[in-house]
This record gives sequence, structure tokens and C-alpha cells, in this order.
Amino acid sequence: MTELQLSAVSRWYGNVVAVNDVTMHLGPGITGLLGPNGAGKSTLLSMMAGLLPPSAGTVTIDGTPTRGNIAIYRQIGLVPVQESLYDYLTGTQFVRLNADLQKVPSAAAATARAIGLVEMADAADRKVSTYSKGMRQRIKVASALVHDPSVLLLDEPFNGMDPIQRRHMMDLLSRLGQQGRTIVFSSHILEEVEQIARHVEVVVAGRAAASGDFSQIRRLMTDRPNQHLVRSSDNRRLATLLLADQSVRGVRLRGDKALEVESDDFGRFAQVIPRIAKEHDIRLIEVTPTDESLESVFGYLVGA
Ligand SMILES: Nc1ncnc2c1ncn2[C@@H]1O[C@H](COP(=O)(O)OP(=O)(O)OP(=O)(O)O)[C@@H](O)[C@H]1O
Repeated sequence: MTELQLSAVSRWYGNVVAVNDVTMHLGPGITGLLGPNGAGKSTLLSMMAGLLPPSAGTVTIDGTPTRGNIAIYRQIGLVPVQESLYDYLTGTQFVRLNADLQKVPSAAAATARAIGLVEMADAADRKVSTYSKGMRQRIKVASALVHDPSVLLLDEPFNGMDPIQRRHMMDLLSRLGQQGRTIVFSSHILEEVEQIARHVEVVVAGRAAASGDFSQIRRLMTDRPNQHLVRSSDNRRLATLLLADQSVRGVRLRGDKALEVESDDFGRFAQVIPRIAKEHDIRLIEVTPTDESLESVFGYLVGA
């Protein structure tokens, strides 16, 4: 059981505060580090890996500071976001490089084992330059796992993958999580995190904005005030009917063409609007959330 603890951690680059007073406790299984671009996720992962010193606060693994501690580095595997690999090496050579750097005993066997874990044995003797995006990510994971670390940190591991590659990587991370490893991956995509993370940490503008299991985070996000653009066969009548429901806070006619509806109970609103339309024989043409961008969701969480 490996516990990763961040205590009042901050990191600034000159005048830029990238991470601001973050405290989190991460245990075995998969944690999703969710936040928009520039939120400080990469900086947090680098500090967890011991590569970057915090400007203030401490990062510890099972109570020991990560920074500058070679014994602790043996417990950590990091999959960086960078795409560029040593293209002229084969998959096996690429993974072996890290085994040698980490002074892994029986490096050849460890390399084969790590490659097997990510299901790349068939392609292991091919040059990395011939790999697809998904295969590149997997060989990076094999390289990070070659010394059998108990903590695996991954920076945007699903970036640029197609749905099949993404599924494959999710299955792999789930398997690794079930083995009792402490896995942390960053993402700016809600659905990725929802599908595999046991625990979610939301980071916005360098601060820890929310944490919990996914249903808690999802509830925080959907219970917030939200707006929809609605077009129907009778906007004026629909407006009156919607206003009578407790989930609706306000309705504004946008000319004759559409309605802007503000609700503070997304779940109820989503059920009520088709029911009202059906009962009153009004045809719904469009119901579109207008403020669903991640930034607005995160903005709400930070303000909350
Ligand atoms: N070496 C650096 N020098 C100066 N500013 C930096 C440096 N690295 C990161 N920053 C700044 O720190 C903030 C957080 O960056 P970071 O890369 O950690 O965020 P992120 O959540 O990983 O975003 P992204 O997904 O876009 O990489 C940003 O404002 C970024 O511009």
C-alpha cells in the first residue's frame, strides 16, 4: 500500500503561480487529476515524481519526501506527456534503456515482463518509429513500469488516441490499479476520468477545487445553475409552462426563434422538458446547453 501525500504544496515560476497551496492524499487504485489546460496538472505530477522541487510544502510517499531520494525514485514510474521517443530504437531497446538506467536486476527479463504487461510483445522488435500513437503510449507505460514501481504517474495518457486505443489504455490502467498500484493520471476530459478513476481531484488555476468519487464530482457539476437554448414549435407557451416548474429559475424569449432557460437542477430539468412538451403537444426542435464548456464548469467549482 503506497500513500502519496501532498501537504500545502505550491510551485511558482517567477511571477507565475502554477500550483497554489494544494493538499491531497492519494492511495492505491486510480486517481484522475482533472483540470483545464494550464491548471497546473503537469507541474503537480512532476513534483509528485520528485523531479521538480515544490517552492513551498512537501510531497511524501509513505511519509518520506520524494525529492532527491533515490530509493523513492525506485518506487515511481512517470509517463510524461512528450510524444518524442527514441524512434531509432526498437520497443525492447527503448524499455531496456530505462531498465538499465534504473539498474534493474535481470534487466532482460524485467523488460520482457513490462512489455508483456502492456501487450506489446508482438511489436517489441519493431522500431518505435513504426508505432501508432496508442502503441507509443503503451511502450512509454512499459518503460515506466520496468522497475515495478508501486506508484505510476501519467500525464495526459489518452491524448490524441482514437476510441479503440483509448479503450485499450483504460483496460491496461484498470488492470494495473487492481494490482494495488497507486496510479495518478491527468486529463482535461471529464468522460475519461469518469470511466476509470476511483477517485477524482479537480484542479483549477493551480488550486485544488474539489475532490471525491466521480458521482460526488458529477453532482457538484450538474447541480450548478445551467443554461439551455431551447427551440420548439411554440416557444411562448413552452416558456410559461417551464416557468411553473421548480427546476426552472428563469426563461427569456430570444425573439420568436428560441428561449434561453436557466435551471438550477439539471437532472430534473432534463426530465421535465420532454414531459411538458409531450403533454402539451409542443414539438421540441433543439435543447442545447450553452455553458457546458469545461472552463465554465470548473469556474463554477472554484467559485463554489
Ligand atoms: N517552466 C515554466 N516556466 C514558466 N511557467 C511555467 C512553466 N511550466 C509551467 N508554467 C506555467 O504554469 C502553469 C501551469 O502549467 P502546467 O503545465 O502545470 O499545467 P497543466 O494543467 O499541465 O496544463 P496543460 O494540460 O496545458 O499542460 C501555466 O500557467 C504554465 O504556463
